Amino acid sequence: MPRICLVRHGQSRWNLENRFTGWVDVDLTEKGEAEARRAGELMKAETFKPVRAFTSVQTRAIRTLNIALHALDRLWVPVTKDYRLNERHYGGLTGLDKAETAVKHGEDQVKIWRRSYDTPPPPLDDPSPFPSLTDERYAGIEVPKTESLKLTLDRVAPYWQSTIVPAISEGDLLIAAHGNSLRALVKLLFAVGDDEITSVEIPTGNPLLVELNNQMRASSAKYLDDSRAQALPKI
Ligand SMILES: O=C(O)[C@H](O)COP(=O)(O)O
Repeated sequence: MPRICLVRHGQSRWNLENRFTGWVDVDLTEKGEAEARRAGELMKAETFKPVRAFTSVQTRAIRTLNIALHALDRLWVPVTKDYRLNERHYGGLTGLDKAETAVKHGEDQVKIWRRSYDTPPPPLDDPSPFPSLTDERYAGIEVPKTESLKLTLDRVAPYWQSTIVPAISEGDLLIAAHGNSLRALVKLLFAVGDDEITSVEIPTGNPLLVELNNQMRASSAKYLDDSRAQALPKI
């Protein structure tokens, strides 16, 4: 059966500072690097041998992928980077402290912005105060001003179909991405309903090993680090 591993990047500097990050390009912390190494070691212990890897154009995911591939002794495999695996764009919340935002707007409103399927956060001001949101890596792309999970899935799903699915017959595939781009992919692969997806959380640096059936839907799944696993949607 075809196998893929989904790995959310290790802890980033803004994960540590509890700030909404989205498309801002922050690096891993030392703890995040250690999580990425552990992710690679766990995949190795599972004899998961990626023949190709896919990631976003954001440093925290790219470095997680490289560190994990190094631990797997497979830094040589072809890697494809694409903005369609980026974190969802956090709009006007970008850069704000998550706890302070909950105090200002209320827990319920912030939960809707963070976890609802189709309510995007307010749009980001134009021009953006964060250069990495609009720099040359996005040349020719219409950079969003905000994204809901639904809008994130609208870019992740075509990428999955056009670029990742055709590689599935080659062997194990590794995807290193972000909390919400992976929630979008989980929604697709596990056929999760719009309401149920609100409770799906993806831990940092914990490989989610998924076996796929002929319809490219999950037929079995498990986190490789049991001690840091989150509940998975029903298959
Ligand atoms: O972009 C971010 O802030 C995080 O990577 C994901 O944040 P969330 O858990 O608040 O959606």
